[in-house]
Amino acid sequence: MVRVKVPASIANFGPGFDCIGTAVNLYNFIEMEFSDFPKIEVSGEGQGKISLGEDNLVYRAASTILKKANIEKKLYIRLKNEIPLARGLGSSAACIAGGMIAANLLLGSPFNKEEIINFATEMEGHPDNVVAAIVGGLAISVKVNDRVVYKKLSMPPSLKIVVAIPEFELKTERAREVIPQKVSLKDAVFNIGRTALLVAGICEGDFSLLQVATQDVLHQPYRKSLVPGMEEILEEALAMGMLGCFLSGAGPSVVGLVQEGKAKEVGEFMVGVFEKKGVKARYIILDTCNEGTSIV
Ligand SMILES: Nc1ncnc2c1ncn2[C@@H]1O[C@H](COP(=O)(O)OP(=O)(O)OP(=O)(O)O)[C@@H](O)[C@H]1O
Ligand SMILES: N[C@@H](CCO)C(=O)O
Repeated sequence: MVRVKVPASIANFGPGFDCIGTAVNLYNFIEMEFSDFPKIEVSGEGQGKISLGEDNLVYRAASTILKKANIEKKLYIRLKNEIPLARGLGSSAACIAGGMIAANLLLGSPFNKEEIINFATEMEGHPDNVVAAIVGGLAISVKVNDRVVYKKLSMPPSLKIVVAIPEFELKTERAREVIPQKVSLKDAVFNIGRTALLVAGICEGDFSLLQVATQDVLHQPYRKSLVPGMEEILEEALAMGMLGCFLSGAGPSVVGLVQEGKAKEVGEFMVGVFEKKGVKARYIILDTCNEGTSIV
């Protein structure tokens, strides 16, 4: 039997659409063993909603590894989930990364980390969440044909991440439908420059860059219609003392980067804006986590 702990992740970190994600200290726990028949148990987030059949995302991710290793066996999987579903916190990436890593361990690790990253990216469709979930830290990833080239940066520990989580779900599939396939040169330059600034700011611990370096025009303007309140939060972020503010993954959660001491006030502000728009929400205060998926 194997047991792994896989972190939530915040993708589209500022201007890094589909390329930059950070792991955070909120986790799903996956226990896996071989069984005579498929069996899944769920507790925590998604209990009563998540499929208990072979179409379950963790089961499918694990089966992909078994198939690639030419093993035909059934699995008994127990899930203890802290990551809310379809809120922009990388729940699907955690299932894919955790399911694949657990299955690989169960088989005696026939695949290395790079291969798992490539398989997980293929299943998720983009690397930003899965790479952060697997390696931890701030993960910068690009796809080069069928493989992923990535670099992990350590995040400054003093940076607090406040996440305002609306009660409603927004599936990534739906949130991708609203983004245009073509962008202007002006918008490309906007995000390229800010992405470079973001990486420099994180590497040198220069938080004064983050306000500009977390801006985006590639996905947020199109997704604002799906997330009532997001635009108002972004507009007030600087006045509220946030170092940076952006949509978490594909939404609907919104992230505020703050120095310790500001987190509660910023969380209450963001929840208040959502509530004024008639959206029930809560907030949590997270730390970045420099460790990715680990064996427990
Ligand atoms: N613990 C889980 N067990 C099984 N399936 C899950 C689990 N968590 C998420 N899923 C599946 O993943 C879907 C959510 O994935 P989706 O990509 O839409 O959102 P997300 O990964 O939470 O957000 P984002 O990609 O924006 O960070 C759920 O609807 C469900 O099908
Ligand atoms: N980069 C992805 C993250 C969510 O999976 C998106 O914005 O669609």
